[in-house]
Amino acid sequence: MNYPKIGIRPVIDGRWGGVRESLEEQTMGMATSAAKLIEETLCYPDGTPVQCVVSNTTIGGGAEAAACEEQFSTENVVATLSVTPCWCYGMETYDNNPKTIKAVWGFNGTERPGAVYLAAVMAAYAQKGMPAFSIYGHDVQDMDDKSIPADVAEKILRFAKCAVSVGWMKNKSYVNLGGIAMGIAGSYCDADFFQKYLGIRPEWVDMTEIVRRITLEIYDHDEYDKAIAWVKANCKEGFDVNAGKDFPEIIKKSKVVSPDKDWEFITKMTLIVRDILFGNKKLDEMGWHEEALGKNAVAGGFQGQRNWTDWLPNADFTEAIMASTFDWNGKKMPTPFATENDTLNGASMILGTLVSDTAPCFHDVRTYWSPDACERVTGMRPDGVAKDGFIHLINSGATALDGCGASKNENGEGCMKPFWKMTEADIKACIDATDWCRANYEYFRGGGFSSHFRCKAEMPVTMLRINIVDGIGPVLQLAEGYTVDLPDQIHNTIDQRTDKTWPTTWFAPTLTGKGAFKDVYSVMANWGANHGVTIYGHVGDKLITLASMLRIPVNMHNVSDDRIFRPQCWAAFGTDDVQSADYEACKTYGALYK
Ligand SMILES: C[C@H](O)[C@@H](O)[C@@H](O)C(=O)CO
Ligand SMILES: [Mn+2]
Repeated sequence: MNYPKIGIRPVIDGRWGGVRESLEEQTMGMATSAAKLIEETLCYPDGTPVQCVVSNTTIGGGAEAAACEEQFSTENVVATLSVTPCWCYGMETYDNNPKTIKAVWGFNGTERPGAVYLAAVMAAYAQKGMPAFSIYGHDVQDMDDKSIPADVAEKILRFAKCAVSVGWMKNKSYVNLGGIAMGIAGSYCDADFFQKYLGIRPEWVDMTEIVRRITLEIYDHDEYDKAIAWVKANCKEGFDVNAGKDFPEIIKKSKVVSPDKDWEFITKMTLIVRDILFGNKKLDEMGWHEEALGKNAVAGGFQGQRNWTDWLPNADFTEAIMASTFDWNGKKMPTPFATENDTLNGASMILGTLVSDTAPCFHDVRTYWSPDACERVTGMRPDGVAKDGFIHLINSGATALDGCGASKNENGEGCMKPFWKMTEADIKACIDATDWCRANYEYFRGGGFSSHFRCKAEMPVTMLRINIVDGIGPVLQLAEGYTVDLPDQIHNTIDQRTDKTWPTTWFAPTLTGKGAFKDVYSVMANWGANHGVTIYGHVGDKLITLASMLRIPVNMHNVSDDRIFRPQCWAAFGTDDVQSADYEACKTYGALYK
């Protein structure tokens, strides 16, 4: 795979005869240390360390800038980081490629005017309509100080992580299995949004393709044997909400797969969905050459409700295991995979996973519980992070099993990890924390199973959602906060009132006392759709940086100003009202792939 790379451009004062020679070592040294920092710290979603390409020479003028561009042109360089300790010639040395995402690190030292070039080249980028990120250390460094200060490192890493995230999505597909689910607006896949903002090719595959492949046995039979054995050993059956119910005739006659065959059907469906998205060489050996290719997917979604689930076993297992960091083969890269074909939640899953390296959890933003209502209904008042109220996040299907919070970090606290850090104990803990309840026949006439867990950890998480607003286009909202390990008395009482066969997460957004974060009620009241996605960590700052690269304005967030890092020219759109400036800048520059 030609991974999306960061091109490092050491820029220098082109004057030979003393100036340039005196700067060559320091300038190239900044480039190689920036590359080392990135390559040693960051990974792609598949766990491979992020790759950099350093210019063969320092860049003192247009000829060397062109040579560097030529060198980068075959390396899938999606972003460039120019670095310099000195004055250089802005328009002669800047990255003139309109397609790359740009940043410049100007050394904060005073022996040579590195910051002056930084400002000059920012002006150049602004004048030429190519937004660039400005990186300048807070404290002066001595000329012989080869270290990268923490604040500079943080910005370099944030820039690089978000830029390779953009590159990771480029030219990949989003595969819609089926069509619109229950009139959910996000299910109406907006092809222009995916193509122009994310560089993603949306594709559609009818759900009958799954039936065709099951019927014609187009899947890896050896893998199936392994998967079904794992399912039988690890997917313990949970509460059967259908037990004892006398369902009306239309329900009884709608289930065409015998309940004792559900897991076999579901396991085959899971293999087939994965093959549709990513292909499978084994199918080539079986003579199914086109099916073997897959769709070069980065993500996908499944309609499920209602046409499929009205007669066939549901895909909650498929959706959950795709989104998780493990399956029957052990730890693996999570795949953002939306239930109800909510493509905007699917896109949110992509962005969330890309910036956090953790599995995406798909939720209905279901109920706001005020402290008073909680006390009235459960007899207990919430405290701790939930003292101001909490939001019930729950949806059948596509919640990564990691969302149970059973994985443990080095302090023994519940967390969600990058898949490459998952241990056997973490995987077992997530499996043990989840049971599989027979799908509620009232909702899912075709039966199947739903993943069921209670998130019993207090974890830092970020909830996000991309919405499309007519007249504006895509907007991003996000809320940093915590999952809540509610007392049994509260959890059990509420759980019994809701869909107790689905995965539950209690969420307490961090309040700021202002606007949408005035109180927990306002967070829910301002949420733009029925769905949201949570990923591990307070990564709202990374999402804001990524959104600015994609030119998606952020309409709601609770990230402090000092953590916001956008292209420097956003300031030209206003520094008093930063949110309006973001909207104006995104509108002015337009979609990344317009
Ligand atoms: C009740 C519906 O069938 C569920 O799909 C509903 O809870 C939703 O998830 C709607 O987003
Ligand atoms: Mn839903």
